[in-house]
Amino acid sequence: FIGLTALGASAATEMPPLPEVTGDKVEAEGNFNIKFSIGTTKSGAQYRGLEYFEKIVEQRSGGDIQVELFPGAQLGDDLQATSALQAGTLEMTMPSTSPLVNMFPKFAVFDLPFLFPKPEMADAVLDGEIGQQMLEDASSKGLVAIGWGENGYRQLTNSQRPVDSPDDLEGLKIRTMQNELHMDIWRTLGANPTPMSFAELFTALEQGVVDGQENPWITIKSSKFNEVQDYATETNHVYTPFITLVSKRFWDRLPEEYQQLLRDAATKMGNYQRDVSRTLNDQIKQDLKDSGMQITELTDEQIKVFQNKLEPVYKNWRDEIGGELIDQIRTKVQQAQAQ
Ligand SMILES: O=C(O)[C@H](O)[C@@H](O)[C@H](O)CO
Repeated sequence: FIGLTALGASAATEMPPLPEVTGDKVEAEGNFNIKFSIGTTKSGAQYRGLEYFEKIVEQRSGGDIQVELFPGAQLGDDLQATSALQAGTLEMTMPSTSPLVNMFPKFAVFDLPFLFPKPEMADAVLDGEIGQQMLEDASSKGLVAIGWGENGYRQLTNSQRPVDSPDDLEGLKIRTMQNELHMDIWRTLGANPTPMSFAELFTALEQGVVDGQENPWITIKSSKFNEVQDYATETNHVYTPFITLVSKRFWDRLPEEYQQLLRDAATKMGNYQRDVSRTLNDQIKQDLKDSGMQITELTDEQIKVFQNKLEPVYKNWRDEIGGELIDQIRTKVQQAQAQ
C-alpha cells in the first residue's frame, strides 16, 4: 500500500495497489510515445487509473509504446488538452464530459441533476448500448473516444456558511464547469454561477473570486480545496463521467494491434478508477472532516427539496438533449432500481 499524505490534510488514505497486468504481449511494428494529460492532480483516483493504463500499455507492448503522464493541467485544462489532440500536438487526455457539450451536445444528458441514484446505474448506461453509441459519436472531429472513467458524484463546498437548503445558497458565487446546464442548475437553486476552468479554481477560491464550487470528495481533497473551503454539503447532485480520448492523427499511425491494446487498457483503467474512487469515497470524506471541514449530510427530505426545485431543469433541456435519450436512460435507471 502507498500512504497518501500527499493527498494533504490529516489522515493518509491508502491508495489500493495497481492490479497485475493480464493479457498476452502484443507484437506490432513501430515505437510510439504517448503524452497523456489530465486536469486533476497526481494524488486523485483519476491519476491512479492512468498509472494502471501506463503499466498495461508499456508491459503488453514490450516497451514499444512509452506513456508519459501529465497531471494537474500541466499541458492545459480539459478544453485546451482536447484541442491539442485535434491539432495532433498531444496524444491522449481524459476530460469530464461537461466542458465538451458544445462539441458533443448529447453529453449534456450526464449533467442532468440526480439522474443516477447509484453509480452502478451509470455503469449500466455507459457500458451498455447508449454509452457505446456515444463513444462512436465522439469518435469524430479529430478525436477517437475509447472508454469511460469515473469523475463521480459532485458535492458542494463553500467558504461562507453551512448549506442544507436551496435558501442558504442565496447570493453565493458558485464556480461551475464551462457548461450552460450546470449554470442553469445553480441559477435555479438561487446561487450565482460562474463558469471557470478547473485549472484556475484553487486560486479563485483562495482569493474569494468565487465562494464555492462542486466536485467529488476525492477531487476536493486531492486539489486541497478543503484548505480554502470550510463548509461542504453532500448533495450528490450530478454524476460526472470522464471520457478517454486519443488524437485521431496519432491513432491513424498506430497498427491495429496497438489500437486494440489501447482500447483494452482504457476499459481496464476506467473500471479500476471506478473501484478506487468508490473504495476510497467514505474514507476521504472522513479525512476531510478530520481536516476540520464542516460537512452537512442531507436527510432524504432535504434532498427532495433540491430535487423538486431542479425539476424545471429537465424541461428546460429536454429538446436540446433529446427527449428520447433522456427517457431511454431514465427507463434503464428505473429497471435497475426495480431489480
Ligand atoms: O470541476 C471540474 O472541472 C471537473 O470535475 C474536473 O474533474 C476536471 O474535469 C479536471 O480536469
